[in-house]
Amino acid sequence: EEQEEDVLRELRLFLRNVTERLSLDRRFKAFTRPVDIEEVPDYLMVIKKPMDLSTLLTNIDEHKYVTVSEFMLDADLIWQNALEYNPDSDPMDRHIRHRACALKDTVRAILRDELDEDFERVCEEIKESR
Ligand SMILES: COC(=O)N1C[C@@H]2C[C@@H]3O[C@]2(Cc2nccnc23)C1
Repeated sequence: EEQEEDVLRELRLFLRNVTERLSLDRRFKAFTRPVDIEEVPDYLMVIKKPMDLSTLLTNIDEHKYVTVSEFMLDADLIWQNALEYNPDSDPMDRHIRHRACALKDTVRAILRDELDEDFERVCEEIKESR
């Protein structure tokens, strides 16, 4: 009903705000756009579910997420993929893994500080009812 659409509209506003703040953080520049397959031809042989911050925003606008948990599954792909594709001890791999871990910790800290657990519970109820 209308109240449910109000809740989902508020969810999208919250998720857009979080995603845009991450995109503005210079540490996360490598995560803002899809990895360029022309530059990295083997990327899709290693990473089965590519994800990036611009794709998160598109998904939000396409109403893909009804709960924060669904959003988190995709947001977690960004840093998980970076750890998987860049496992070596060379400085470049270590650099992007450090930023991937910073992304993981930053997303969790934002949600711990800014997401009301009652709000997420209402979103989960809407999801179960559909
Ligand atoms: C989230 O970003 C990444 O996982 N990567 C991995 C790729 C390997 C390395 O860095 C990336 C882009 C790139 N392009 C050209 C040459 N080498 C690289 C970014």
